[in-house]
Amino acid sequence: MIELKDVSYSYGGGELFSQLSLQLAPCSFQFLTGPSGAGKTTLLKLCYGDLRATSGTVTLFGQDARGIDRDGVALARRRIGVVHQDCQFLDHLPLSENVALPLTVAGRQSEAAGNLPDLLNWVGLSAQAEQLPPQLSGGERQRAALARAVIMSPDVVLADEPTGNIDWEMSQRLLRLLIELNRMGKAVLVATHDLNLIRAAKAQVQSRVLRLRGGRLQVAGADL
Ligand SMILES: Nc1ncnc2c1ncn2[C@@H]1O[C@H](COP(=O)(O)OP(=O)(O)OP(=O)(O)O)[C@@H](O)[C@H]1O
Repeated sequence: MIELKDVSYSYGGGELFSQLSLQLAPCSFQFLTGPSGAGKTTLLKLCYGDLRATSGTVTLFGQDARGIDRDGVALARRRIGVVHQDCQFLDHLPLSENVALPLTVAGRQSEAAGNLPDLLNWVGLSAQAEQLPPQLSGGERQRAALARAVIMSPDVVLADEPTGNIDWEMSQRLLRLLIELNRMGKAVLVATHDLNLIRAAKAQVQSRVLRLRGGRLQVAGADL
């Protein structure tokens, strides 16, 4: 569904990475790990069309990203749910409206009535539906961000350090949700430093661990 082939990226200085290839196929579950600053977030941004590769080919759902205009990228983005590292919300809107925002922006808010209660229940936030984002805990915010990322039923879910600021129990809960999404057929890519999370996942789901370091992407061994 998403493919990067021989991709290089530079923010203007030296190349952050080069000749990098990655495939996000249906039903795949992959982790992306590597030292801080290696380029994990940058790689995710290339996958959802937020950045354009300096060279190489990025294919989004069969289309070369270079040939897609802004509207085309917006359409492709609807098929990609992203949980951002900092999970920002509109603080003046209740959680339910924040989660439904992608539908609202797409002019499909009528669908929220059907989907939203089930989705909030799935992430365990039904009771918090009317709370404002500043009233939520870190784990609640992460689960809300995941709900918002999947409200459009994307084919691909990208999560950037989704368990960065939450305790182990909450990380496990979030992991279970990501595994459930994967079992529904979605391609899942999770950028994380959390090796314990990766180990816990490997016991539950067939997954691949990619390590980005020194501009190279390698498949990590079973030892991890
Ligand atoms: N907009 C930008 N302009 C210039 N340099 C940037 C920009 N965004 C990121 N960088 C640099 O690119 C490098 C990779 O950043 P990136 O956020 O992709 O790394 P990361 O592996 O996700 O790091 P972390 O694990 O700390 O989140 C870093 O050196 C960062 O400072």
